Amino acid sequence: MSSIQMSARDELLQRFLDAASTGDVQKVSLMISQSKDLLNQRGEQGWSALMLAARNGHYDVAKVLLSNGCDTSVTNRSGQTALDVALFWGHRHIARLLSSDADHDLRQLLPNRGVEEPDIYFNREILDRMSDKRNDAEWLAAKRVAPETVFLLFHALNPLVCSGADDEVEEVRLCKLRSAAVQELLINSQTVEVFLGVEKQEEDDGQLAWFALSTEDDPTQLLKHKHHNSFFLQGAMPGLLRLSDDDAGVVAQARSVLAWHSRYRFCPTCGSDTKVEEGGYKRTCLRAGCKSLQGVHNTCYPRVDPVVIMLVLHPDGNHCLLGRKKIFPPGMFSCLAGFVEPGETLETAVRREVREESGVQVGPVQYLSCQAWPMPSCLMIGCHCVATTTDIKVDQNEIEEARWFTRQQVMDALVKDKRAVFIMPPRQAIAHYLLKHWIGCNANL
Ligand SMILES: NC(=O)C1=CN([C@@H]2O[C@H](COP(=O)(O)OP(=O)(O)OC[C@H]3O[C@@H](n4cnc5c(N)ncnc54)[C@H](O)[C@@H]3O)[C@@H](O)[C@H]2O)C=CC1
Ligand SMILES: [Mg+2]
Ligand SMILES: [Mg+2]
Ligand SMILES: [Mg+2]
Ligand SMILES: [Zn+2]
Repeated sequence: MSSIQMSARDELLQRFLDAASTGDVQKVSLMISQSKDLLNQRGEQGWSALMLAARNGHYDVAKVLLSNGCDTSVTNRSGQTALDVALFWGHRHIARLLSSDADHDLRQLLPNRGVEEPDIYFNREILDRMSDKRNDAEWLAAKRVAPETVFLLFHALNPLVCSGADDEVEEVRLCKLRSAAVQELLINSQTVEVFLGVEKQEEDDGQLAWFALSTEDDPTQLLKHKHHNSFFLQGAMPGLLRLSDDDAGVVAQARSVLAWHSRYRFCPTCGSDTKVEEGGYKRTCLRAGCKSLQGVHNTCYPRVDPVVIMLVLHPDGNHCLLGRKKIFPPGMFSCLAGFVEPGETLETAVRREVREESGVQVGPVQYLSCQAWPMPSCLMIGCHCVATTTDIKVDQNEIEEARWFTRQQVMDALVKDKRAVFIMPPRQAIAHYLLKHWIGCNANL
Protein backbone atom coordinates (compact mmCIF):
# COMPACT_ATOMS: atom_id res chain seq x y z
CA MET A 1 0.00 0.00 0.00
CA SER A 2 1.48 3.41 -0.90
CA SER A 3 1.57 6.21 1.65
CA ILE A 4 -0.93 8.15 -0.48
CA GLN A 5 -3.50 5.37 -0.09
CA MET A 6 -2.96 5.15 3.62
CA SER A 7 -5.38 6.93 5.88
CA ALA A 8 -3.88 9.53 8.20
CA ARG A 9 -4.42 7.10 11.06
CA ASP A 10 -2.53 4.25 9.36
CA GLU A 11 0.26 6.63 8.50
CA LEU A 12 0.60 7.76 12.11
CA LEU A 13 0.71 4.14 13.29
CA GLN A 14 3.34 3.27 10.67
CA ARG A 15 5.54 6.18 11.80
CA PHE A 16 5.19 5.03 15.40
CA LEU A 17 6.08 1.41 14.56
CA ASP A 18 9.07 2.55 12.46
CA ALA A 19 10.33 4.65 15.38
CA ALA A 20 10.06 1.65 17.73
CA SER A 21 11.71 -0.58 15.17
CA THR A 22 14.71 1.73 14.63
CA GLY A 23 15.10 2.54 18.33
CA ASP A 24 14.13 6.22 18.20
CA VAL A 25 13.25 6.67 21.91
CA GLN A 26 12.52 10.42 21.66
CA LYS A 27 10.07 10.00 18.81
CA VAL A 28 8.34 7.05 20.50
CA SER A 29 7.92 9.04 23.77
CA LEU A 30 6.63 12.10 21.92
CA MET A 31 4.12 10.16 19.86
CA ILE A 32 2.75 8.34 22.96
CA SER A 33 2.29 11.66 24.75
CA GLN A 34 0.23 12.87 21.77
CA SER A 35 -1.76 9.69 21.16
CA LYS A 36 -1.70 7.05 23.89
CA ASP A 37 -3.85 4.57 21.99
CA LEU A 38 -0.93 3.89 19.62
CA LEU A 39 0.65 1.79 22.40
CA ASN A 40 -1.05 -1.54 21.72
CA GLN A 41 -1.94 -1.09 18.08
CA ARG A 42 -0.62 -3.60 15.63
CA GLY A 43 0.61 -3.21 12.06
CA GLU A 44 1.67 -5.71 9.43
CA GLN A 45 1.40 -9.37 10.55
CA GLY A 46 0.01 -8.17 13.86
CA TRP A 47 3.33 -6.74 15.12
CA SER A 48 3.13 -4.10 17.88
CA ALA A 49 5.73 -1.46 18.75
CA LEU A 50 6.83 -3.57 21.73
CA MET A 51 7.41 -6.61 19.53
CA LEU A 52 9.44 -4.55 17.04
CA ALA A 53 11.56 -3.10 19.85
CA ALA A 54 12.01 -6.64 21.22
CA ARG A 55 12.92 -7.93 17.74
CA ASN A 56 15.68 -5.36 17.22
CA GLY A 57 17.03 -5.23 20.77
CA HIS A 58 15.93 -1.65 21.63
CA TYR A 59 15.88 -1.87 25.42
CA ASP A 60 15.13 1.82 26.06
CA VAL A 61 12.17 1.82 23.68
CA ALA A 62 10.76 -1.30 25.39
CA LYS A 63 11.18 0.43 28.76
CA VAL A 64 9.32 3.56 27.63
CA LEU A 65 6.49 1.47 26.16
CA LEU A 66 6.16 -0.56 29.38
CA SER A 67 6.26 2.47 31.67
CA ASN A 68 3.32 3.84 29.66
CA GLY A 69 1.30 0.70 30.40
CA CYS A 70 1.84 -1.26 27.19
CA ASP A 71 0.09 -4.69 27.22
CA THR A 72 2.70 -7.48 27.21
CA SER A 73 0.17 -10.23 26.43
CA VAL A 74 -0.66 -8.99 22.90
CA THR A 75 0.35 -11.54 20.24
CA ASN A 76 1.22 -11.26 16.54
CA ARG A 77 -0.33 -13.46 13.83
CA SER A 78 2.10 -16.27 14.70
CA GLY A 79 0.83 -16.23 18.29
CA GLN A 80 4.09 -14.74 19.67
CA THR A 81 4.20 -12.20 22.49
CA ALA A 82 6.96 -9.56 22.69
CA LEU A 83 8.63 -11.84 25.26
CA ASP A 84 8.63 -14.75 22.78
CA VAL A 85 10.18 -12.45 20.15
CA ALA A 86 12.89 -11.19 22.55
CA LEU A 87 13.76 -14.75 23.57
CA PHE A 88 13.85 -15.96 19.97
CA TRP A 89 16.27 -13.22 18.87
CA GLY A 90 18.44 -13.63 21.99
CA HIS A 91 17.80 -10.20 23.56
CA ARG A 92 17.90 -11.49 27.12
CA HIS A 93 17.95 -8.09 28.83
CA ILE A 94 14.67 -7.23 27.11
CA ALA A 95 13.24 -10.68 27.89
CA ARG A 96 14.09 -10.11 31.56
CA LEU A 97 12.39 -6.72 31.47
CA LEU A 98 9.28 -8.19 29.86
CA SER A 99 9.02 -11.36 31.93
CA SER A 100 9.59 -9.75 35.32
CA ASP A 101 6.89 -7.19 34.63
CA ALA A 102 4.44 -9.63 33.12
CA ASP A 103 5.04 -12.31 35.73
CA HIS A 104 4.75 -9.94 38.62
CA ASP A 105 1.34 -8.68 37.48
CA LEU A 106 0.03 -12.12 36.60
CA ARG A 107 1.23 -13.68 39.86
CA GLN A 108 -0.98 -11.23 41.74
CA LEU A 109 -3.98 -13.06 40.28
CA LEU A 110 -3.11 -16.43 41.84
CA PRO A 111 -5.16 -17.22 44.96
CA ASN A 112 -3.53 -17.57 48.36
CA ARG A 113 -2.11 -21.02 48.93
CA GLY A 114 -4.50 -21.79 51.82
CA VAL A 115 -4.60 -25.05 53.77
CA GLU A 116 -1.46 -27.14 53.19
CA GLU A 117 -3.21 -30.51 53.14
CA PRO A 118 -6.93 -30.22 52.57
CA ASP A 119 -9.09 -33.29 53.22
CA ILE A 120 -9.71 -34.28 49.60
CA TYR A 121 -11.64 -37.44 48.64
CA PHE A 122 -9.40 -40.54 48.17
CA ASN A 123 -6.60 -38.89 50.21
CA ARG A 124 -7.52 -39.92 53.75
CA GLU A 125 -5.20 -42.52 55.29
CA ILE A 126 -6.80 -44.53 58.07
CA LEU A 127 -4.12 -47.23 57.93
CA ASP A 128 -0.43 -47.20 58.71
CA ARG A 129 1.06 -49.00 55.70
CA MET A 130 3.87 -50.58 57.78
CA SER A 131 6.01 -51.18 54.71
CA ASP A 132 8.73 -52.68 56.95
CA LYS A 133 6.41 -55.67 57.60
CA ARG A 134 6.05 -56.50 53.90
CA ASN A 135 9.20 -58.63 54.05
CA ASP A 136 8.28 -60.29 57.36
CA ALA A 137 6.62 -63.51 56.08
CA GLU A 138 6.06 -64.84 59.60
CA TRP A 139 4.29 -61.70 60.80
CA LEU A 140 2.15 -61.56 57.65
CA ALA A 141 1.19 -65.26 58.03
CA ALA A 142 0.13 -64.69 61.66
CA LYS A 143 -1.99 -61.68 60.67
CA ARG A 144 -3.56 -63.63 57.80
CA VAL A 145 -5.07 -66.18 60.23
CA ALA A 146 -5.84 -63.81 63.11
CA PRO A 147 -9.65 -63.86 63.57
CA GLU A 148 -10.02 -60.06 63.80
CA THR A 149 -8.00 -59.28 60.62
CA VAL A 150 -9.99 -57.37 57.99
CA PHE A 151 -10.19 -58.61 54.38
CA LEU A 152 -11.58 -56.46 51.57
CA LEU A 153 -12.74 -58.36 48.53
CA PHE A 154 -12.38 -57.13 44.92
CA HIS A 155 -13.64 -58.64 41.69
CA ALA A 156 -12.60 -57.07 38.37
CA LEU A 157 -11.21 -54.20 40.48
CA ASN A 158 -14.64 -53.50 42.01
CA PRO A 159 -14.82 -53.59 45.83
CA LEU A 160 -17.41 -55.62 47.71
CA VAL A 161 -19.70 -53.14 49.49
CA CYS A 162 -22.84 -53.18 51.61
CA SER A 163 -25.75 -50.82 51.40
CA GLY A 164 -29.05 -50.48 53.19
CA ALA A 165 -30.87 -49.47 50.01
CA ASP A 166 -30.77 -50.22 46.31
CA ASP A 167 -30.41 -46.53 45.67
CA GLU A 168 -27.88 -45.70 42.93
CA VAL A 169 -26.48 -42.68 44.72
CA GLU A 170 -26.59 -43.57 48.40
CA GLU A 171 -23.29 -43.89 50.26
CA VAL A 172 -22.02 -47.47 50.43
CA ARG A 173 -19.72 -49.08 53.01
CA LEU A 174 -16.83 -51.45 52.32
CA CYS A 175 -17.69 -55.01 53.35
CA LYS A 176 -15.13 -56.04 55.97
CA LEU A 177 -14.75 -59.82 55.91
CA ARG A 178 -13.00 -61.83 58.65
CA SER A 179 -10.46 -64.56 57.97
CA ALA A 180 -13.03 -67.34 58.57
CA ALA A 181 -15.07 -66.03 55.64
CA VAL A 182 -12.17 -65.99 53.18
CA GLN A 183 -10.38 -69.28 53.98
CA GLU A 184 -11.08 -70.75 50.53
CA LEU A 185 -9.84 -67.64 48.80
CA LEU A 186 -6.65 -67.50 50.83
CA ILE A 187 -5.59 -70.98 49.71
CA ASN A 188 -6.58 -70.42 46.08
CA SER A 189 -3.43 -69.75 44.01
CA GLN A 190 -5.42 -67.45 41.68
CA THR A 191 -6.19 -65.00 44.48
CA VAL A 192 -4.01 -61.88 44.56
CA GLU A 193 -3.35 -60.65 48.09
CA VAL A 194 -2.13 -57.17 49.12
CA PHE A 195 -1.23 -56.20 52.68
CA LEU A 196 -2.70 -52.71 53.16
CA GLY A 197 -1.49 -51.89 56.68
CA VAL A 198 -2.74 -51.77 60.24
CA GLU A 199 -5.31 -49.47 61.81
CA LYS A 200 -3.61 -46.41 63.24
CA GLN A 201 -3.49 -46.67 67.02
CA GLU A 202 -1.18 -45.92 69.93
CA GLU A 203 -0.30 -49.33 71.35
CA ASP A 204 2.04 -51.74 69.55
CA ASP A 205 0.18 -54.89 70.43
CA GLY A 206 -3.00 -56.14 68.86
CA GLN A 207 -2.57 -54.16 65.66
CA LEU A 208 -5.55 -54.79 63.43
CA ALA A 209 -4.27 -55.70 59.95
CA TRP A 210 -6.12 -55.11 56.67
CA PHE A 211 -5.63 -57.06 53.43
CA ALA A 212 -7.17 -56.70 49.97
CA LEU A 213 -8.00 -59.87 48.06
CA SER A 214 -8.71 -59.97 44.37
CA THR A 215 -10.48 -62.90 42.79
CA GLU A 216 -11.28 -63.87 39.24
CA ASP A 217 -13.91 -66.37 40.40
CA ASP A 218 -17.64 -65.88 40.01
CA PRO A 219 -18.52 -63.38 42.73
CA THR A 220 -22.11 -64.61 43.07
CA GLN A 221 -20.77 -68.03 44.17
CA LEU A 222 -18.53 -66.38 46.72
CA LEU A 223 -21.35 -64.40 48.20
CA LYS A 224 -23.82 -67.26 48.57
CA HIS A 225 -23.46 -67.78 52.31
CA LYS A 226 -22.00 -64.44 53.14
CA HIS A 227 -23.15 -60.92 53.84
CA HIS A 228 -26.68 -59.92 53.24
CA ASN A 229 -27.10 -56.76 51.11
CA SER A 230 -23.57 -56.97 49.77
CA PHE A 231 -22.57 -56.52 46.14
CA PHE A 232 -19.57 -55.61 43.98
CA LEU A 233 -19.72 -51.91 43.19
CA GLN A 234 -20.13 -51.65 39.42
CA GLY A 235 -18.36 -49.08 37.25
CA ALA A 236 -15.45 -47.05 38.58
CA MET A 237 -17.12 -43.76 37.66
CA PRO A 238 -19.27 -42.69 39.38
CA GLY A 239 -19.47 -45.88 41.50
CA LEU A 240 -16.26 -45.27 43.46
CA LEU A 241 -17.46 -41.80 44.41
CA ARG A 242 -20.19 -43.36 46.60
CA LEU A 243 -17.76 -44.47 49.32
CA SER A 244 -17.26 -42.72 52.66
CA ASP A 245 -14.09 -40.59 52.94
CA ASP A 246 -12.42 -43.22 55.16
CA ASP A 247 -13.23 -46.07 52.78
CA ALA A 248 -12.27 -44.05 49.69
CA GLY A 249 -8.70 -43.67 50.98
CA VAL A 250 -8.30 -47.43 51.48
CA VAL A 251 -9.79 -48.16 48.06
CA ALA A 252 -7.39 -45.66 46.42
CA GLN A 253 -4.50 -47.73 47.74
CA ALA A 254 -5.97 -51.21 47.19
CA ARG A 255 -7.50 -50.67 43.74
CA SER A 256 -4.35 -49.09 42.28
CA VAL A 257 -2.12 -51.95 43.47
CA LEU A 258 -4.60 -54.59 42.29
CA ALA A 259 -4.94 -52.85 38.91
CA TRP A 260 -1.15 -53.03 38.60
CA HIS A 261 -1.23 -56.79 39.32
CA SER A 262 -3.93 -57.31 36.72
CA ARG A 263 -1.92 -55.47 34.05
CA TYR A 264 1.63 -56.53 34.88
CA ARG A 265 1.25 -60.28 35.32
CA PHE A 266 4.29 -60.94 33.16
CA CYS A 267 7.77 -59.47 33.47
CA PRO A 268 7.82 -56.17 31.47
CA THR A 269 11.52 -56.79 30.68
CA CYS A 270 11.42 -60.34 29.24
CA GLY A 271 7.78 -61.48 29.24
CA SER A 272 8.33 -64.42 31.63
CA ASP A 273 6.04 -65.36 34.49
CA THR A 274 6.46 -63.52 37.80
CA LYS A 275 5.89 -64.24 41.49
CA VAL A 276 4.29 -61.86 43.99
CA GLU A 277 6.43 -60.72 46.92
CA GLU A 278 6.59 -58.09 49.67
CA GLY A 279 2.98 -58.35 50.77
CA GLY A 280 1.76 -57.72 47.21
CA TYR A 281 4.04 -54.73 46.55
CA LYS A 282 6.52 -56.45 44.23
CA ARG A 283 6.48 -58.83 41.26
CA THR A 284 9.75 -60.64 40.61
CA CYS A 285 10.65 -62.30 37.32
CA LEU A 286 10.95 -66.11 37.48
CA ARG A 287 13.51 -66.40 34.64
CA ALA A 288 17.05 -66.77 35.94
CA GLY A 289 19.35 -64.21 34.30
CA CYS A 290 16.60 -61.65 33.54
CA LYS A 291 17.98 -58.10 33.60
CA SER A 292 15.21 -57.06 35.97
CA LEU A 293 16.82 -59.26 38.67
CA GLN A 294 20.06 -57.24 38.60
CA GLY A 295 19.79 -54.07 40.65
CA VAL A 296 16.55 -52.26 41.47
CA HIS A 297 14.00 -51.70 38.71
CA ASN A 298 10.81 -49.69 38.84
CA THR A 299 9.19 -52.27 36.54
CA CYS A 300 8.92 -54.59 39.58
CA TYR A 301 6.87 -52.17 41.72
CA PRO A 302 3.35 -50.69 41.48
CA ARG A 303 3.20 -47.73 39.10
CA VAL A 304 1.80 -44.24 39.67
CA ASP A 305 1.07 -41.94 36.71
CA PRO A 306 1.40 -38.21 37.45
CA VAL A 307 -1.32 -36.05 35.86
CA VAL A 308 -1.42 -32.25 36.04
CA ILE A 309 -4.85 -30.72 36.50
CA MET A 310 -5.11 -26.95 36.33
CA LEU A 311 -7.50 -24.10 36.71
CA VAL A 312 -6.39 -21.54 34.12
CA LEU A 313 -7.13 -17.95 35.20
CA HIS A 314 -7.77 -15.18 32.67
CA PRO A 315 -5.30 -12.25 32.79
CA ASP A 316 -8.28 -10.05 33.80
CA GLY A 317 -8.49 -12.06 37.04
CA ASN A 318 -12.25 -12.50 36.71
CA HIS A 319 -12.62 -15.49 34.39
CA CYS A 320 -11.38 -19.07 34.39
CA LEU A 321 -11.03 -21.59 31.59
CA LEU A 322 -13.01 -24.83 31.77
CA GLY A 323 -13.49 -27.56 29.22
CA ARG A 324 -15.68 -30.58 28.67
CA LYS A 325 -14.89 -34.02 27.33
CA LYS A 326 -17.49 -35.86 25.29
CA ILE A 327 -17.85 -38.47 28.05
CA PHE A 328 -18.85 -35.88 30.69
CA PRO A 329 -22.49 -35.76 31.84
CA PRO A 330 -24.45 -33.09 29.89
CA GLY A 331 -23.68 -29.54 31.03
CA MET A 332 -20.61 -30.41 33.11
CA PHE A 333 -17.40 -28.42 32.62
CA SER A 334 -14.16 -29.15 34.47
CA CYS A 335 -10.50 -28.18 34.70
CA LEU A 336 -8.14 -29.19 31.90
CA ALA A 337 -5.85 -32.10 32.75
CA GLY A 338 -3.19 -34.26 31.18
CA PHE A 339 -0.48 -36.82 31.82
CA VAL A 340 3.00 -35.52 32.66
CA GLU A 341 5.41 -36.74 30.00
CA PRO A 342 8.94 -38.05 30.56
CA GLY A 343 11.51 -35.28 31.03
CA GLU A 344 8.94 -32.63 31.92
CA THR A 345 8.53 -30.46 35.00
CA LEU A 346 5.03 -29.93 36.36
CA GLU A 347 5.08 -26.33 35.10
CA THR A 348 6.06 -27.39 31.59
CA ALA A 349 3.37 -30.08 31.57
CA VAL A 350 0.72 -27.54 32.65
CA ARG A 351 1.74 -25.13 29.87
CA ARG A 352 1.88 -27.87 27.23
CA GLU A 353 -1.45 -29.51 28.09
CA VAL A 354 -3.29 -26.17 28.20
CA ARG A 355 -1.77 -25.12 24.87
CA GLU A 356 -2.55 -28.50 23.26
CA GLU A 357 -6.13 -28.69 24.46
CA SER A 358 -7.24 -25.05 24.27
CA GLY A 359 -4.63 -23.06 22.32
CA VAL A 360 -4.21 -20.75 25.33
CA GLN A 361 -0.67 -19.79 26.46
CA VAL A 362 0.11 -19.98 30.18
CA GLY A 363 2.52 -17.85 32.28
CA PRO A 364 2.96 -18.40 36.05
CA VAL A 365 1.97 -21.77 37.53
CA GLN A 366 1.30 -22.46 41.21
CA TYR A 367 0.88 -25.89 42.81
CA LEU A 368 -2.01 -26.13 45.26
CA SER A 369 -2.70 -29.70 46.28
CA CYS A 370 -2.89 -33.24 44.93
CA GLN A 371 -5.22 -36.25 44.89
CA ALA A 372 -4.82 -39.99 44.53
CA TRP A 373 -7.08 -41.04 41.65
CA PRO A 374 -7.25 -44.85 41.44
CA MET A 375 -8.52 -45.13 37.86
CA PRO A 376 -6.29 -46.97 37.61
CA SER A 377 -3.41 -45.26 39.38
CA CYS A 378 -3.08 -41.53 38.73
CA LEU A 379 -1.76 -38.85 41.02
CA MET A 380 -3.68 -35.68 40.17
CA ILE A 381 -1.39 -32.66 40.73
CA GLY A 382 -3.67 -29.66 41.21
CA CYS A 383 -2.42 -26.22 40.08
CA HIS A 384 -3.65 -22.72 39.42
CA CYS A 385 -2.04 -20.85 36.55
CA VAL A 386 -2.50 -17.58 34.69
CA ALA A 387 -3.00 -17.28 30.93
CA THR A 388 -1.00 -14.81 28.87
CA THR A 389 -3.29 -15.18 25.82
CA THR A 390 -7.05 -15.61 25.71
CA ASP A 391 -8.08 -16.87 22.25
CA ILE A 392 -9.45 -20.42 22.47
CA LYS A 393 -8.73 -23.04 19.82
CA VAL A 394 -9.96 -26.40 21.04
CA ASP A 395 -8.32 -29.73 20.19
CA GLN A 396 -11.46 -31.64 19.21
CA ASN A 397 -9.80 -35.01 19.84
CA GLU A 398 -9.48 -34.37 23.55
CA ILE A 399 -12.02 -31.68 24.38
CA GLU A 400 -15.48 -31.05 23.00
CA GLU A 401 -15.68 -27.45 24.12
CA ALA A 402 -13.71 -24.95 26.24
CA ARG A 403 -14.95 -21.60 27.52
CA TRP A 404 -14.05 -18.72 29.81
CA PHE A 405 -16.49 -18.56 32.74
CA THR A 406 -16.87 -15.59 35.07
CA ARG A 407 -16.33 -15.81 38.82
CA GLN A 408 -20.08 -15.24 39.25
CA GLN A 409 -20.91 -18.13 36.93
CA VAL A 410 -18.64 -20.42 38.96
CA MET A 411 -20.36 -19.30 42.18
CA ASP A 412 -23.79 -19.93 40.66
CA ALA A 413 -22.71 -23.43 39.60
CA LEU A 414 -21.21 -24.13 43.03
CA VAL A 415 -24.40 -23.27 44.92
CA LYS A 416 -26.51 -24.89 42.16
CA ASP A 417 -28.35 -21.62 41.57
CA LYS A 418 -31.09 -21.72 38.94
CA ARG A 419 -29.10 -19.17 36.88
CA ALA A 420 -26.12 -21.58 36.69
CA VAL A 421 -24.87 -21.95 33.11
CA PHE A 422 -22.85 -25.12 33.74
CA ILE A 423 -22.59 -28.04 36.18
CA MET A 424 -19.58 -28.31 38.51
CA PRO A 425 -17.43 -31.44 38.62
CA PRO A 426 -18.45 -33.59 41.64
CA ARG A 427 -17.18 -32.58 45.10
CA GLN A 428 -15.01 -35.74 45.17
CA ALA A 429 -12.87 -34.50 42.23
CA ILE A 430 -9.89 -32.22 42.86
CA ALA A 431 -11.19 -30.06 39.97
CA HIS A 432 -14.05 -29.07 42.28
CA TYR A 433 -11.60 -28.08 44.99
CA LEU A 434 -9.47 -25.99 42.58
CA LEU A 435 -12.56 -24.02 41.53
CA LYS A 436 -13.79 -23.58 45.09
CA HIS A 437 -10.39 -22.42 46.26
CA TRP A 438 -10.16 -19.83 43.46
CA ILE A 439 -13.41 -18.15 44.42
CA GLY A 440 -12.30 -18.28 48.06
CA CYS A 441 -15.17 -20.44 49.23
CA ASN A 442 -14.34 -22.66 52.17
CA ALA A 443 -17.84 -23.72 53.13
CA ASN A 444 -18.48 -27.40 52.54
CA LEU A 445 -21.02 -27.11 49.74
N1 LIG B 1 -9.91 -35.97 39.66
C1 LIG B 1 -10.24 -35.13 38.73
O1 LIG B 1 -10.78 -34.04 39.00
C2 LIG B 1 -9.95 -35.45 37.27
C3 LIG B 1 -9.22 -36.60 36.92
N2 LIG B 1 -8.84 -36.83 35.60
C4 LIG B 1 -8.01 -38.02 35.30
O2 LIG B 1 -6.81 -37.60 34.67
C5 LIG B 1 -6.46 -38.51 33.64
C6 LIG B 1 -5.66 -37.81 32.55
O3 LIG B 1 -6.40 -36.77 31.92
P1 LIG B 1 -6.56 -36.75 30.33
O4 LIG B 1 -7.19 -35.46 29.99
O5 LIG B 1 -7.22 -37.99 29.89
O6 LIG B 1 -5.02 -36.81 29.85
P2 LIG B 1 -4.38 -36.23 28.48
O7 LIG B 1 -4.90 -34.88 28.20
O8 LIG B 1 -2.89 -36.40 28.62
O9 LIG B 1 -4.93 -37.16 27.32
C7 LIG B 1 -5.10 -38.53 27.47
C8 LIG B 1 -4.43 -39.26 26.32
O10 LIG B 1 -3.02 -39.20 26.49
C9 LIG B 1 -2.41 -40.44 26.16
N3 LIG B 1 -1.57 -40.84 27.33
C10 LIG B 1 -0.34 -40.35 27.60
N4 LIG B 1 0.18 -40.92 28.71
C11 LIG B 1 -0.73 -41.77 29.19
C12 LIG B 1 -0.77 -42.65 30.33
N5 LIG B 1 0.26 -42.75 31.20
N6 LIG B 1 -1.90 -43.37 30.54
C13 LIG B 1 -2.96 -43.27 29.68
N7 LIG B 1 -2.97 -42.45 28.60
C14 LIG B 1 -1.86 -41.71 28.33
C15 LIG B 1 -3.52 -41.36 25.73
O11 LIG B 1 -3.59 -41.32 24.33
C16 LIG B 1 -4.79 -40.73 26.30
O12 LIG B 1 -5.92 -40.94 25.51
C17 LIG B 1 -7.80 -39.06 33.16
O13 LIG B 1 -7.59 -40.36 32.73
C18 LIG B 1 -8.72 -38.98 34.36
O14 LIG B 1 -8.80 -40.23 35.00
C19 LIG B 1 -9.14 -35.91 34.62
C20 LIG B 1 -9.87 -34.78 34.91
C21 LIG B 1 -10.40 -34.51 36.22
MG1 LIG C 1 -4.18 -33.54 26.71
MG1 LIG D 1 -6.61 -33.86 28.92
MG1 LIG E 1 -1.47 -35.61 27.21
ZN1 LIG F 1 12.10 -61.02 33.22
